[in-house]
Amino acid sequence: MDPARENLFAGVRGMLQAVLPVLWPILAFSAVFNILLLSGSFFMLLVYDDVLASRSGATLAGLLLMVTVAYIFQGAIDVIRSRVMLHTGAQADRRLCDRLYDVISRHEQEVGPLPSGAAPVRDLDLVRGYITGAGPLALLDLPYVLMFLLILTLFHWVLGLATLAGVLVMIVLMVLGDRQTRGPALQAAAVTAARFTMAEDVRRNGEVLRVLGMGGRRRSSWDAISLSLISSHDELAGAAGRMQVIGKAFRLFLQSFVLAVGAFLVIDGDATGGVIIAGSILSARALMPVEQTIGQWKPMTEASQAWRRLTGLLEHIPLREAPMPLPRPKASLEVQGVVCAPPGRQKVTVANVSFRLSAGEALAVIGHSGSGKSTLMRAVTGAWPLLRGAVRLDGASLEQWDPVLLGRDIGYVPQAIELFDGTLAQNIARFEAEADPEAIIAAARAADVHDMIVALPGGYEYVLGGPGGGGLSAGQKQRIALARALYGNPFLIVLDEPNSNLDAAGEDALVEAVRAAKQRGAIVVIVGHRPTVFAHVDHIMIMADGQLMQMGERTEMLKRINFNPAPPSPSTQSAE
Ligand SMILES: Nc1ncnc2c1ncn2[C@@H]1O[C@H](COP(=O)(O)OP(=O)(O)OP(=O)(O)O)[C@@H](O)[C@H]1O
Repeated sequence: MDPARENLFAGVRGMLQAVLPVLWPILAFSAVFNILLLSGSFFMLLVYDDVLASRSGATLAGLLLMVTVAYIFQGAIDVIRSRVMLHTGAQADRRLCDRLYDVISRHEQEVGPLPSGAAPVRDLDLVRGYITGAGPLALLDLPYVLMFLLILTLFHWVLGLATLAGVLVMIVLMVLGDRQTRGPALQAAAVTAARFTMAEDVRRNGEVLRVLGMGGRRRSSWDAISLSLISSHDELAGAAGRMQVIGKAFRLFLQSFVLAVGAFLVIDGDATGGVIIAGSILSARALMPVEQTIGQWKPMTEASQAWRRLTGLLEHIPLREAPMPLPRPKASLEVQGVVCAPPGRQKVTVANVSFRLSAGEALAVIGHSGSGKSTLMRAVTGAWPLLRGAVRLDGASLEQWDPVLLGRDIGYVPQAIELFDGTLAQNIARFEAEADPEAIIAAARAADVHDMIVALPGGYEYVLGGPGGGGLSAGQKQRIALARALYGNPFLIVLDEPNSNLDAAGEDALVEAVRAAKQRGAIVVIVGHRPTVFAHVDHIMIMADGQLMQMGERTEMLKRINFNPAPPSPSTQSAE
């Protein structure tokens, strides 16, 4: 089968699986709904053939009452069906959005950069929109075309045949519609994703674009993408709209055509006047689900492609079962023959690095830019997957630990710091639901940031980001990130250039934090280009080209690199 069509079928099949939990009630409602749809044509048949012949007002009143009740039921069932689908769509969204959160948060680390975090969310919106719209109901109504055809054939086989011919023409229109919309739908999805990615890029780099006068140049690419988006959506909407209009016009024509066929039958004495009207209405009913399916072709194609993209994304990042909890680490960190590359890349950026640290020891990692220090820190914390080797805490490799539980025992200040929208207290406490205020203050004091926090409006409740939220300087962010890393006294503390934006007071606080962490038995690994990182460390490692070039005891290594430590600042004198 044509892969694009296979994709469409697989997408629709997958989306309809979301309806499975409510399949039986929906099928039952659809059956009753479609049977009630017959009431209008039977009413016509009886009025024309019986009431007019018998001239009975009482029969007419009785029939009118019955058809009114049938219409009320039909309307009520339609509303119930739609509400059930709305609920089903919401359930599918809830199930998928939990997984999507997991996937978006893990994608960059495990598979590689995700071009846009917003695109999968939009895909989910498309899928939910389709499930809760008229699309699945139109598909569920399709089998009832056969029921209408059968009843028409019972009226007269010529009527059945004429309507069947009409249904076949509509199916041909549907196939043509699919052919015409498939390409534009794929193109529209690709350009929409590209525009999302570009919008995020422009948002992130707005400052640089403006200051360096690059805004206009990026804007021309933005305009080009937007134009291409409009033209592909135009093409898609045009093709789908054409099919819809042709389908509708054809249905109206067929209604008249069947009426004419019925009239011929009446002229030949093969049918009654009621059959003409009832047949005409029934033929229109028979074509309605086909017409609705054609009308839903664009949302169905878009949603089915969105579903395939979503499931592809989810398959890349399988659900992770939490391993059995282990006792909290307290003895050692072992890095054994670690080989690591940025996720999704082939180029190895840390090759065969091994070392071991015991509780209470600290290691400084130095090296030129691009030598692999940050990659090693990501490997040590489990942020990036290893190609080979193992990182072990108390003998157990990182995969053996439940990442959520292990998070309590790891403190990490990444090179590029991002704080989350929320209060300073929430950020320091890693958004723990019932964080202990004393632990938050202890972490803030350990990073010597308590005084800075209480001097801000609202203190620990100072809100970052969001509407009306405040901001922080790069140095302040770095100190809050240090407090977050120290929160809960983790066993392994990894600090990737934690002092790049710190002033002298901040550096003193950092040095003191390393000393205190060691004293309570933590392991500290610190990367940096500034001499402060050497204070209190026991070992120094030099990296170059992703390799561990040298590693040794602090004093000896300082001699080897010809480094004369500056006299310690008053606050750190007691440490050495
Ligand atoms: N996200 C990434 N995608 C692709 N390549 C990357 C990524 N991050 C790092 N690299 C590459 O990995 C190599 C090591 O980079 P890494 O950031 O580990 O170096 P570093 O020693 O920490 O440098 P610096 O001191 O400048 O921070 C570099 O060649 C870099 O180009």
